[in-house]
Formats: sequence, C-alpha cells, structure tokens
Amino acid sequence: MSPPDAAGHHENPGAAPQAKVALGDLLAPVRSRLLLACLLEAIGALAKVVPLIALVELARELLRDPVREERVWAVVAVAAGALLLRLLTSGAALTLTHLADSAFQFDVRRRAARRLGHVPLGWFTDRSSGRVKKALTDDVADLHHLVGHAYLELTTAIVAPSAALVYLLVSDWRLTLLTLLPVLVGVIQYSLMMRGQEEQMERYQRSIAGVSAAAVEFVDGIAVVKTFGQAGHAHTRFTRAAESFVTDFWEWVRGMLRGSTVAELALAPFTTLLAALVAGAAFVQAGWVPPADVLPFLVVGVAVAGPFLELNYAYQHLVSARHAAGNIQRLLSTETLPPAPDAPAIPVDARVRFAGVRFGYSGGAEVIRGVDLDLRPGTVTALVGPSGAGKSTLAALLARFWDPTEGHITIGGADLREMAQLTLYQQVGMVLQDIRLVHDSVRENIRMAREGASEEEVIAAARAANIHERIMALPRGYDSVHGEDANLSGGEAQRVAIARALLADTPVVILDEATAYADPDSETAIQNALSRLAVGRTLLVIAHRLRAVTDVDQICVVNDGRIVERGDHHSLLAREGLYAELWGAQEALAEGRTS
Ligand SMILES: Nc1ncnc2c1ncn2[C@@H]1O[C@H](COP(=O)(O)OP(=O)(O)OP(=O)(O)O)[C@@H](O)[C@H]1O
Repeated sequence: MSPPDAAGHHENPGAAPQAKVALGDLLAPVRSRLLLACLLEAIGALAKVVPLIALVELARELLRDPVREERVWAVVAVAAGALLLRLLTSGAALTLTHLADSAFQFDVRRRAARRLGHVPLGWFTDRSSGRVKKALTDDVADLHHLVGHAYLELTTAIVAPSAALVYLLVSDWRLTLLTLLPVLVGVIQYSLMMRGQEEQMERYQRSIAGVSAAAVEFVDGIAVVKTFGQAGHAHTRFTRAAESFVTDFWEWVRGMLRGSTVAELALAPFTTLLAALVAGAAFVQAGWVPPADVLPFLVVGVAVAGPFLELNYAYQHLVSARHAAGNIQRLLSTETLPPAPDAPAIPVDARVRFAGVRFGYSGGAEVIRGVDLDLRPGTVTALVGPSGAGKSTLAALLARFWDPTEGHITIGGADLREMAQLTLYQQVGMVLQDIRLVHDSVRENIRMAREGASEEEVIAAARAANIHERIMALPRGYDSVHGEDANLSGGEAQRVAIARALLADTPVVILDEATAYADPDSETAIQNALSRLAVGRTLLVIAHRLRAVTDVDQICVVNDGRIVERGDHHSLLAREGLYAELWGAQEALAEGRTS
C-alpha cells in the first residue's frame, strides 16, 4: 500500500462509520446510474478475459493435426467480438459515471447553496468560508474520482480475476492452486498491512494538517512576528510541526516497506508466470497433463494476479472519498435558523425592542445576560463599555446574525424570528468597521444595496456620504473596479459603505463607529456623512470613543453582558459610575496625547 498524496483531507478524523453513511447518503440520487454503469463494466470485464481464453483455444487448435480452419476463424471472431463489446460497454459505463458525477456535483452544490442561505449570518467567518471552499471544491473533486472512475476500476478488479479463476479451476484445479499460491501469499500480506491503515491514514492527515496550520500561521503572521522580534519562535513552531510530520510519515512508511515489497513481488505477473511454468513443467514431466493444458495458466493466470494492485488503489480512493463525503455532509447539515411562519410578521414602525435577551456563542458561556433596550424611531442610541462587554454581539443579534437563546427582539412589534428574511434586510442596514467591498465597479458596490437604483440615486448617495469627489478622481470614475484601479483607503471604503446604507434607506441602521482612521480630514468627512445617515432613522451606534457620542439621545453602558447604566452624557457623568470612569480614562489619554 502506498501512502496517500499530501492533500490533507480531514477535518474531523475518527468518524469512519458516519463517513460511510455520509457517502451512501450523498450518492443516493445517482445510485441507480452508478449500479447500471457497474453492470456494464462487469460485462466489459468478462469480455476482457475472453480474448485471453480465445488465445489459449487458438493455440490448442493450431497445435492439432489437422487444424480445423473454421474453428480457428470462429475463435478469432469471438475474440474480436469480445474486444468490441469491451470497448462499447466500458465507454458507456464511463459516460454514465461521468453523467452521474456531474448530476451529483450539481446536487451537492445546490443543496449547499440552499442550506447556506438559511444558516445564521454570524456563521460566515473566514474559517467557515474556508470550510465551504474545501467541501465544495476539494472534497467534491475527491468524490469525482470515486464516482467517475474508482467504482468502475473496482468492478473490473473483482469481476475479471474471478472469471479467469473460474476458467482456470475448470481447466485444472491442482495447477490453479499451485499457480496462484504466490497470489495467496500477496493477498494475505496485503490484508495484514491493511489492518489499522485507516487510523494510520488519519494520523498522517492530522500531522499534515498541523504542518499546514503552522505554515499558514507563520506566513500570515510574518509581519507581526518580525515586528515583535518573534521570528525565531514562530519558525521553531513550524519546524517542530514539520519534524513531527517527517517522523510520523517515516514510521508509517518504514512499517509498510518490507510487507509491501513482499506483497508486490508475490503479485507481480512475472511471479505468477514463473509459478505456472514450474508447476506446469512438473505436471507434464510426471505425465499428469499434456503440454497444451499448461497454456491456460501461462496466458490467463496473469489476469488473476494483476488486478489486486488496482483493487488496493481503488480501496484507497474509497477511504479518502469517505472522508470527503463526511466533510460535505457536515457542511450540508450546518444548523439553520428556524424558518419564518407561513404568514410572516410585518413591522408597523421602526421601533426596536430587546426584551430579556440572553445569548451565548454555540453553547459557550452566556455573553449577553438579560438585556432590555428600547430604541425609539428617529433617535440615536450609543452602546459603550469596556472591550468584550458584548456591544458587537448585541448589534449582531439585531441584524439576526444569531438568534437569542432567551428573550425577544422586535422591530415595529414584529419578532425578528417571525419576519421573512427579506423584510428584515429591508428594515436593518449596517455599516461595520470591517468593510467588505466586492470585486466589482464602485457603482455596483454602492448599488448592491438596492438593485434597481438609478445612476442619479447612486450619485446622490455617494455625494451625501462625502465620497463622490473621490470616486470622480479615480481613473474610470464610478466604473473603477475595487482591487484593480479603485484602491480605497479604510476611511474611503467606510464612506462607500455609508453611501450603500443611504441608498438601502433602511429605517434601522447599525453603525460600528470607526476608530481606525486617524486622518482628521477623513474623519470629519465620515462624521458628516454619518450625521446625514442618522436623520429620521433608528440608529444604534457601537461607540469606542465617548467624545463622538456625547450628544446622542441615549447612551447605554454595557458591562459583562448587561446594560449597567443608561441616560444622556451629562446624567451619566453625574452618576459617577462606569461611564464617568471610562470618560475620565479616555480624556486623560487624549490630554496625554495633546500635551
Ligand atoms: N464569534 C464568536 N464566538 C465566540 N465568542 C465570541 C464571538 N464573538 C465574540 N465573542 C465573545 O463574546 C464576548 C462579547 O464580545 P463582543 O465582541 O460582543 O464585545 P464588544 O463589547 O463588542 O468588544 P469590543 O469593544 O472589543 O469590540 C467576548 O467575551 C468575546 O470573546
């Protein structure tokens, strides 16, 4: 058995039985086509053995005196017919499996798209994008080999030797046993080697995943690592992972080296031929069989031994495809949000209410621990508080990135869980710090907020967001493409996002106040754009700098998953609580900077 290539397939090793089920489930829609293809391939495999038998019969016939000419031609015709049949059935089987493969790929991708359309938005992190990419490209490609080729190879590797074996047994069972003795040794040796291979392969995959992770960490973090003089440390981690991989790999290969050499020698066609020759010669010498009866073993014997190696490769493909199927099945069973009721709720206005909201990330500790909040239409509410207090989580719950584990969030009296997805997105807009622009023109980046928006509306939104002039200065104006000729700074990208939010014109807007863009011009432009965005909407701002929100309608101080203080700037300062403390600390820092 040869070790697999360095593809690294598994995310959740040790799940062989589930993986088997996953493969069966995934292939269910194409099972009948695969069965038909295997049946055709089996006919082809039988037809593959016929010319070898015909060769033996031909030789027997030619050794006769007199030669029966019409029988010779009949044998030749049968051989040619079998070859043609093999060609036709194999071609048809291969076409069927490839049709089945494209149907299967289409089915998996369609199911994934449907499923992912209903998973909570919060699920879409960089890590889950990686999982989606891996499952829908790498793992689906792994299954291509199985569906398109390995099942057929497996069929031929079983049917052809079995047919040859039956023919040999019928010819002379004693010579068959002697000729195939080395094959028996090879098969036993292989079976011994196969024991524990799945676990061994998983160890190998884990090891290689460790090297990949260390390499990614090393390359991704190279700037930070170098800046902080930790290059040696990160490098050591990579080297250690690589060394441990080499050790694991070598132990696996070394353990198999002797066994696989013996097995491959025993199964080599030359060995079968030698055994047939030696046994045949002895039988002829002893007068037990005429020389012509040794011919089947010299010609057909090889067909029994050869396919065992193919059987092994096909088995390896099956194992790796099972793991790939497990990954795909896990993606297809990602938890989704419960669907909206048949008659979805419609908000009557833009009033937002959190009532007794509690939430913890995927079964972890609670990070929101009983929040009541009332955002009246046309007002601005700021969430402030120490890092990790739960501000972003509260905002994410309002956009239904996740559902609260307890309590309700309503917009205009309608529970988010009872609203249709589209209704929710027509109500809530977001401008986050981490702006995502897509690889498209600046115009389309703004227009994605409202597909049917006219050119004038796009430009009006860009003007209101203070980004129109900058866009006009780009090489192709609104046609400039993000990532090509539109390289926007963080502050500029934020203003494109504000233009998007203005165009979307949602009555509720969540805003993660940007702190990263220190350039005063950009900051003033952003602040002005935001003031325009705030007009007439229900605005929830996650504020990092208290100075930016001193004149909002309501400030909520979040600490440890609860709102511990609320009021306006002056009343909160007068309470001399956490807000006053945070304010004091930020002011001292600002003074320190200016002095
Ligand atoms: N995707 C996530 N999975 C698990 N835990 C998370 C996730 N996002 C945040 N948390 C945890 O939830 C808690 C609240 O985090 P959150 O980001 O809401 O705080 P925050 O007040 O917005 O902090 P900051 O001001 O630093 O952005 C933290 O303990 C954080 O580690």
